[in-house]
Amino acid sequence: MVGKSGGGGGVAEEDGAAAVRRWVEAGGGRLVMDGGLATELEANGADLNDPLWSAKCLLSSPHLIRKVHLDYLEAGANIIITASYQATIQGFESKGFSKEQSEDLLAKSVEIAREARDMFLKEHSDRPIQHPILVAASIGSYGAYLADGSEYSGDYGEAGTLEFLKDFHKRRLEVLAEAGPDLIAFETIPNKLEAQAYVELLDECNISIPAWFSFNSKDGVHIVSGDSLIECATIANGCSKVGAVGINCTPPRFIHGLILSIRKVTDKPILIYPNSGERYDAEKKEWVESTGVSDGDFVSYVNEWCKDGAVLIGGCCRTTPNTIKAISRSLNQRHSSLHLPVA
Ligand SMILES: C[S+](C)CC[C@H](N)C(=O)O
Ligand SMILES: N[C@@H](CCS)C(=O)O
Ligand SMILES: [Zn+2]
Repeated sequence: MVGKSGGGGGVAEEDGAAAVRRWVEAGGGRLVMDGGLATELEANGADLNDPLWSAKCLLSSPHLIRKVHLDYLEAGANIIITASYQATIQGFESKGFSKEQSEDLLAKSVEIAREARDMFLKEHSDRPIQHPILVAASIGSYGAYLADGSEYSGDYGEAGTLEFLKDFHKRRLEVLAEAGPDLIAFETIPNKLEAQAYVELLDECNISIPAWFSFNSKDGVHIVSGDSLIECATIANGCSKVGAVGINCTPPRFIHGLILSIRKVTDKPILIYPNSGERYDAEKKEWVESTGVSDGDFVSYVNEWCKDGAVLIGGCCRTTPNTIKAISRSLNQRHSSLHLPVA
């Protein structure tokens, strides 16, 4: 069985959704997720114009990753997502690292997030935090590794076979699970084949940590490859290790309809962490400003998403600790029983 239980987990024999529901309940009915990690690293001065994107900071500036995790925790996040989105053994090896060094770098992403959590809990030890603070180990898609924005097309050409994708992700999943996160975050999943590969790996690798599956969409109906969201959510629903299903890195205006589609095929907890609505220029590795929404507009959607049934809510690319502070406040007003880490 791969994975240690953490964050009050003890989920070895527990269904993933039951574990997530228990955490949600302990959080007062909703959990706040963090915001964009990579884009906030950039806002703190990191240059991510590199095939490793945010994973470059595992080499050059781990202190910055820790700082951004802490900023999100101080903003009210219950869940922080590790800097492993674009960290892969293959990506590190192509920079000249050995397999062992590459695996250590993957594990380091979880260690940094766990350290940030420990620091945060220590900092608040005079008024101990009562709600869950969880570390989710990010697994970005094969398209993310390609570093050309392919996670927004889901078109993998000849590499698009189930066995190829399973082989690509297998060891990475095992190493991240062994590093002791509370959750595995399969994020920005662009096509059905990759969702199927993840489900098979969770079973074949005997992963004991609850996972979430989060898809992305650019038309508000399908996921980015054109595959049916309903079919993808059905695949996630069929796996007992999947604790939550949702949408990330998608413009806020599309979320309402997407939640309703997911709801049709699963009772698992729903998670939502949209991006700011801006467009990514994969060639320049830059965001094209102008089409995005303000923090206030972003938060005005939160009530609707809650009514639709989302219980884990945060932000993805180009959202910031301010966005998360605003979400946290808004959820706190909605649910007065929710304990917040910051006043
Ligand atoms: C979610 S996208 C903005 C991540 C970055 C992309 N894989 C790239 O390397 O350009
Ligand atoms: N967790 C990743 C997702 C990128 S789409 C990040 O926030 O950088
Ligand atoms: Zn994103």
